[in-house]
Amino acid sequence: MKRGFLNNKKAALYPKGESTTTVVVNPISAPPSNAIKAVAADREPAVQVMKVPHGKVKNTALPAGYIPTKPKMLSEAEAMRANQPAIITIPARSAGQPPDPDGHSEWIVNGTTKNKVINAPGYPQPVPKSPKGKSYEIKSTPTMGKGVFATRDIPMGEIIFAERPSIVSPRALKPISKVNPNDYSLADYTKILLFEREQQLEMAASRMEPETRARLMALQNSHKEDGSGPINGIVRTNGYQVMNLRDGDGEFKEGDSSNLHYYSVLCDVGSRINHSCIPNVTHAFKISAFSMVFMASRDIKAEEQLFFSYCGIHKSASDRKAELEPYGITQCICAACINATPETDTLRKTFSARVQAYKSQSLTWEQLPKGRKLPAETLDEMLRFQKAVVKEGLDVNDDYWTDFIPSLATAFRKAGKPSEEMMVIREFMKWGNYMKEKRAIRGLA
Ligand SMILES: C[S@@+](CC[C@H](N)C(=O)[O-])C[C@H]1O[C@@H](n2cnc3c(N)ncnc32)[C@H](O)[C@@H]1O
Repeated sequence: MKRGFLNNKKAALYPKGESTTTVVVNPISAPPSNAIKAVAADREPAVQVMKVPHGKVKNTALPAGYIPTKPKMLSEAEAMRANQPAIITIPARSAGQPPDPDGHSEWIVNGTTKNKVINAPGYPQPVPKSPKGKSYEIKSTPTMGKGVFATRDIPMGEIIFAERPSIVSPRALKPISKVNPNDYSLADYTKILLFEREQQLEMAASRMEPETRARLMALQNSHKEDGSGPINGIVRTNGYQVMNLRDGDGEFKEGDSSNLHYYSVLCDVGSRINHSCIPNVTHAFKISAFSMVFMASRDIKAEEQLFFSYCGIHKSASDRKAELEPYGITQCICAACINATPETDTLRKTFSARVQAYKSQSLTWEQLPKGRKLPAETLDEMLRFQKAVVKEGLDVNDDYWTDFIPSLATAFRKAGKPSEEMMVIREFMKWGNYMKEKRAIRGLA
């Protein structure tokens, strides 16, 4: 990514000081516990940040002795010089100009990260569209509140809808006042950081059009009694963590899940997608359009409900249940949870290791001497695994499943079954195109 935003051509497109609020971050000397970690030096040296706590935070009262202050506002130029996080409207809104037809986001962002977006090739692109027009509707469900439903058959890989988020905020909690973590217990310090995050979010929301704010405030909040604050509760209930929008200079790597550097994206329609451990929707953040793109991760039939997984799907039913509790989901009623057995738990927990094992075995199969066939039991075992994975709904995991399909093609070839190999290759083309599309949206292709 390019550096030197203030000196480049795009800086001129982004008027200095325009609708920008900066919250001053106070450097803190020492962490109160190892739950509070120093972020990479390329973000902000000496600033301590904290992972957003998972689940409920019990202590709801602000600690005695903490005096809330109104965050100070800096101009954008000052913020850039100090490399402080600012609240910006993106794409920029110039006075007297009509709003962007795809809407605007309020983004609590570190200066250098903002540069990554505005310097992205093609920025600001329009929000991508579904190829066949509006393909979803929001309806009430019997047990999950509102939900999003397909209004037509949608093939795997196709864009269902895309939207510009209302608020994008850092995953990590940072102090914005001169609070010293050493003066507080971890629980109290957590409360303060949550309170100060709410202050930032309130500043961001106060810049929105009234209708956008009203839609945001109407979203579900499963963190009402834990002191998260009304907007932060909504962000914690509905926000998507995006992996290609991150602070620091390091490039995004598939599988990197350290969430201190990432951002949480709050959508409007996307926030109405309910959870299932057998999801049919995946998402990718398109940096150049500053938008979240929702795609079918399997073929979806008209009237089917869209589902995203709020928990890790490679986990046992009881571990998934524990991850879902903060969302107020006490019992997931998806088929995987209802029909969970020790065998399905094992399948889920060992899924990625088995896929990887087949992948490395397939390399050795390539070395089989001419005339030697793969033992029939090996192929049968793979086919049993494939059948179990499809039944369990795990064939949606693109990061792993795409690794299995070529291994299976190799197994068929080495077992002397060329027509079955061709069928698998055709399947792989479908998955491969889908992965390519997703990587292109993320700007990685
Ligand atoms: C991101 S919102 C999804 C949209 C939400 N149903 C609404 O009406 O706005 C998340 C909330 O939806 C509900 N929810 C989502 N998936 C659910 C499920 N599988 N079972 C029960 N409730 C669910 C929970 O209340 C959860 O906190």
